[in-house]
Amino acid sequence: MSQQSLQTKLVSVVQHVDQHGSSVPPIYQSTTFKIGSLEDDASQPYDYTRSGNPTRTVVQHQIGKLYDVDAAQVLAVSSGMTALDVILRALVLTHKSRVPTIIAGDDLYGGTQRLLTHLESRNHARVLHVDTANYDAFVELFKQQEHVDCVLLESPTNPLLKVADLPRLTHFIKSSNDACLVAIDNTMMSGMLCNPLKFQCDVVYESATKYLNGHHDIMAGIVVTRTPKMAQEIYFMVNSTGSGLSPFDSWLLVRGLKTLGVRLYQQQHNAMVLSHWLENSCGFVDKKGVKGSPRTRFVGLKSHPQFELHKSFNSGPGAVLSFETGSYEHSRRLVSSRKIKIWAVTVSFGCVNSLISMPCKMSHAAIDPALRQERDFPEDLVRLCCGIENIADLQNDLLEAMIDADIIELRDEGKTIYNKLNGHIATNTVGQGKLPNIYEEFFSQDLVERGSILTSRAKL
Ligand SMILES: Cc1ncc(COP(=O)(O)O)c(C=O)c1O
Ligand SMILES: N[C@@H](CCSC[C@H](N)C(=O)O)C(=O)O
Repeated sequence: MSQQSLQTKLVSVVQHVDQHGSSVPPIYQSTTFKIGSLEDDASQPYDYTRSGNPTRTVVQHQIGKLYDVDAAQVLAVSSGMTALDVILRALVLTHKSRVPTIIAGDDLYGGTQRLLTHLESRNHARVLHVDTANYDAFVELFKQQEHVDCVLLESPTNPLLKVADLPRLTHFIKSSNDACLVAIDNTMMSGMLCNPLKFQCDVVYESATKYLNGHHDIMAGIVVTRTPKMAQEIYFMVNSTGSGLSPFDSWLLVRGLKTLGVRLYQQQHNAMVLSHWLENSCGFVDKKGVKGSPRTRFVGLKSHPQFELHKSFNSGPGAVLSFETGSYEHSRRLVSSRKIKIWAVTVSFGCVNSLISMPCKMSHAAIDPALRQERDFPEDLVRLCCGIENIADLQNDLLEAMIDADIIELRDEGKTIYNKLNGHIATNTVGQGKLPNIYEEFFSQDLVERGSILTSRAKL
């Protein structure tokens, strides 16, 4: 029998026993569970929802499928930041004799940077930052330290889309010092596109608020560990502090996971079309006029300096891209344009709705402006998080807003786009990136002959 694919596994939820045989698992919206016998309370799986809840158990099983591990290695918690918090408190900030050292990237999500800066300022940890996309720089910094207790990696980074060679870095760290905890924030890829446990990292976490749920109606985090023992240590924190995911949010997450495959397929399709359009048609070329510089940053573009590296250990580019307009003022005008109707101006990503934002003012505002400048974080960066809408509608909406923001101008009855910031003229291809016609795709000789349409669709 062939192995079922992830899309199939996540649609079915068999891990619940219900007296009525309900097809969808019930929500156990109960704080307490009756004790069967005072003598035998150890065999009772649930007593109090802070400690455990059947609906949370179901979602933990589904996440186990996503990462190909036993549910005993999974914890569902109340947000992505909670996930990082419980990992650090259970596995890193526990040294009695010294302040632990953490090495992290230099393009971290703003909230992660804020937590690490706080820990450092209270002397709970020594935190060093390095460009984790630069393997040699990382190795040099690592070797200079007497002890490194934890390495926190994120790839591709949010929002600069820098790629860290996760398999190579993990191999180096674990072979240099097996006791050093390698933790990976996998939010930008989700378990559907990357499974870092396959290359021996210790713990993976995700903000399930993003792709896993996909509808922006819950906050959630997941933690997946290499061993059940690590999960038990983290569980101690979850139970002691009450950071487990609520029953209703667990239920919504189970539902969201069922459509993760199709959502990601469409979101990535939209991101591919848009990034190519931005780079090639809108003339987002570098200051010397050379096409292919990462002014449009997306790991699905061949011009991305780490395109091949990313492809080597991920099965898709995700749906987050960013670009620079060339000036803060133009980006501000673009994001505040009243012409934007479909793109919602909000933080976050991974949702079925497309989102546009300026990270320096929104998601990454928690990072000190001086630090952003030190790290070459462009203040004019615009981040796009593609949803599942029709791609031609998304392109048209963005085009209207770009014209309104005075970034580009349409000439020759809309046939060419003139980029007012760098003078590049390109052909307007808006509307040409529509989803392939399903009939044409299906009846194309090639696919019918090879019978491969299903396989090609299944590949994300
Ligand atoms: C890469 C990344 N990691 C972690 C988080 C934190 O997740 P949450 O908002 O669910 O706490 C976010 C966003 O908030 C993020 O973008
Ligand atoms: N005000 C929030 C900002 C959340 S940003 C959410 C998401 N990770 C993103 O990148 O958009 C905060 O202070 O954390």
